[in-house]
Amino acid sequence: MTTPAIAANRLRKSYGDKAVLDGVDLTVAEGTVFSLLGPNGAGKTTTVKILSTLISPGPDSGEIRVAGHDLATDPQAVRAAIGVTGQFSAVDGLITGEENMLLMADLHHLPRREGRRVAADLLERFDLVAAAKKPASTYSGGMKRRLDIAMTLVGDPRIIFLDEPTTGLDPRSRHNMWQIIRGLVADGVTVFLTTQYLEEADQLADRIAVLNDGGIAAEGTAEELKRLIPGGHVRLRFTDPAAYRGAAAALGAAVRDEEALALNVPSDGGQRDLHSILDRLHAASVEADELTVHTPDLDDVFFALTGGGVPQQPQQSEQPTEAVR
Ligand SMILES: Nc1ncnc2c1ncn2[C@@H]1O[C@H](COP(=O)(O)OP(=O)(O)OP(=O)(O)O)[C@@H](O)[C@H]1O
Repeated sequence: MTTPAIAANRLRKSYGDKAVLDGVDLTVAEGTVFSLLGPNGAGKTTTVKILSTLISPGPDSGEIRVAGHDLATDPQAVRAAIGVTGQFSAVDGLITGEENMLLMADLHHLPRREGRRVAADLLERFDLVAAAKKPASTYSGGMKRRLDIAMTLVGDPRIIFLDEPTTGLDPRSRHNMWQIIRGLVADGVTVFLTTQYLEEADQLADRIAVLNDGGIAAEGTAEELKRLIPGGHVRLRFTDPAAYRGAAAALGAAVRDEEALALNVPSDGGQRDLHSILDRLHAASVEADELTVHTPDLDDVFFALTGGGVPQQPQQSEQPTEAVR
């Protein structure tokens, strides 16, 4: 098994007598996007700051390793392996985009020629060549974010922390940013993403953790999280009215849509449930023309997990990766 990009055990942090993080375990596989969600003030930025060595973890935290290095004993090695772009950009508005890039190259002690090459490559890759000689203060929000990420990449980090990278961007700029993030991951970079946009996590993240009340309320793929919430169903559509009636009789609990000749069968979309539905159809010798699985969206998951009523984990034991803690 390869070493995880991030392995944090019992992450704790308190401000005064308020425990913001109260024993959070996080494991992020290399080359994946991991998204941390949570309501305002849940501790997402605090987590990013600890993992990126900007603030120290609480003294009673367990071992925290980033890029294989122990955060407590080798923070320099961690810093060398990571890049961070926060909610407050590192871009200096008074100088040009190119000068910002060259400043970064200097900070990373790149030889002058190498620094120029890296800066030019990244400006090209992030579609900033035309604006490179203009002061960064004249850039749009999307351009500033692109420059910010380009600056982070000067040091060739293997792990990037993106703290709300698309907040305030219009939909097109947000989609551009998603493409950039996908490109980074395709190059093998690990991305630790915090976001307020659940669709963003849904689109990008391999795994999602929901932070609430100092702990991880649930963790899994977007699909696994959606299956934790009631409201999912399997929709069966028929063209033959007799088949529709036969199925309706066989599947007692289904909600009928007479007009569309469709049945909505409450289901978590898990394998066992689907088997049972198909077995009952088979036993009644009816065949659906179309079967679709509908799961709640991440908004439903977020509200359920952070609003008090944490749903029970579904009965299916064949989904061991799914966890409500
Ligand atoms: N330096 C500090 N001193 C005291 N309290 C702090 C400090 N930094 C953060 N906090 C508190 O810790 C809690 C977590 O803050 P944090 O910024 O990590 O939350 P967040 O999940 O990133 O929120 P948001 O979505 O609003 O950015 C908040 O209640 C915040 O007020």
